[in-house]
Amino acid sequence: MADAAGRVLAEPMLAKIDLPAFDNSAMDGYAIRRRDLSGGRSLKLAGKSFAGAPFENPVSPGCAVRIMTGAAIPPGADTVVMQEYVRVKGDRIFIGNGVEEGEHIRRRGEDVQTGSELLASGQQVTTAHIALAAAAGIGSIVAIRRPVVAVFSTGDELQQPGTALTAGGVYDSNRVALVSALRQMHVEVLDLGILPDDPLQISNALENAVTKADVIITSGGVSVGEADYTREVIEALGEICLWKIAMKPGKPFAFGRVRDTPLFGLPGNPVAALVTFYQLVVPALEKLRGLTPKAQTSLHARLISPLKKKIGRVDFQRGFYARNQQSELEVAAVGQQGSHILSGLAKANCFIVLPRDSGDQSAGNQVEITPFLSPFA
Ligand SMILES: Nc1nc2c(c(=O)[nH]1)N[C@H]1C(S)=C(S)[C@@H](COP(=O)(O)OP(=O)(O)OC[C@H]3O[C@@H](n4cnc5c(N)ncnc54)[C@H](O)[C@@H]3O)O[C@H]1N2
Ligand code: MOO
Repeated sequence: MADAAGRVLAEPMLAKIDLPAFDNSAMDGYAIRRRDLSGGRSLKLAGKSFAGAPFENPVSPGCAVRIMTGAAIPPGADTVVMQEYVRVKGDRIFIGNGVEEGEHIRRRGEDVQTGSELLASGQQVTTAHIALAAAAGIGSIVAIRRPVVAVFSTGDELQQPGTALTAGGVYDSNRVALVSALRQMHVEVLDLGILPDDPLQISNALENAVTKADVIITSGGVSVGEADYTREVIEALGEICLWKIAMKPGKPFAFGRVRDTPLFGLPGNPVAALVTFYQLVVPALEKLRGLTPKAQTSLHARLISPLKKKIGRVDFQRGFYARNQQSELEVAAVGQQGSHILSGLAKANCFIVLPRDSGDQSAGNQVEITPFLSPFA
């Protein structure tokens, strides 16, 4: 049941019991009949009610029952007096003034009623939902299966981070970033490692991936270079449904299928890989997880420095936004905007979204920004 966190409910979650299941004490003290205090401030101790060991008999007139937090209110008692307001002498207790009828009792069903809907189908389960489900008598949560997502990087130059870098080598930052993002998205990740620019090995990896995964994500090899084999292998095993998209970064993004398994072919450039993942893959995975993908929050902010922008693609420039002293939103691009400039992405907190047909932007222009959400935030 603890594993349900982050998964999406497949059916509504209904309470099996009232919560609390019985009237019980909110304090350590004494359960009394409030009206007995009108005849004097002294009552006789008749027994104890502990959590898990209730006092079963009715409380007789003029009597009190010692009670602990969470213990059942004995029949007939209507009020709990905190022990701090009580003096005990032998088997009698003396109660101060100011006791209100009904106080310190947590009523049966005041939190949740039997049969009520705790969470609707299609909602993502949180830690609080798991606590609520357990308290309301639910022993297992019926959630949608986590999609299995296979990931691999392609490129002869790629090396495992942390190893000694050889001449011309590049650390494989895309795969570890994608695995990290996917884990935050509550999918099951199948990490297939680094593959060389070798069509046969890429083909074998894809054939293997389709037997295990619901979705495949690759990085690299989707552009037009002589060692870019990913697309050709996909075509041989399935089809490319879409190749090239008018966004920057991310132009050579490919989408297709291998056998019947959808495949997202991310560009190798590190920023292009992560931006296409965020913009194009995350919503698809949310849908597969059973969620309705949420639109990104779109805000307007004033540019505090000019921007370069070529007409023809939608730019997702990496920006940093904040409110100024007048509480107006301001934004600036973070450093260079090349699709290899990872430090800019790491410093950014939003995208500056510039429409396809717009050109250079001057300082002072109002531009659209979309603050980063998980797994970027
Ligand atoms: N003549 C053209 N050349 C390129 C075009 C084009 O339209 N015409 N598009 C450029 C764009 S835009 C991008 S983005 C890249 C994408 O190319 P690929 O997807 O084929 O990626 P690679 O060539 O394999 O690598 C590009 C670049 O990224 C580095 N890389 C690759 N994988 C990783 C990884 N897992 N971790 C870190 N870095 C990685 C790789 O070393 C290269 O530097 O193509 C342009 N070229
Ligand atoms: O995706 Mo490329 O990185 O647009 O420059």
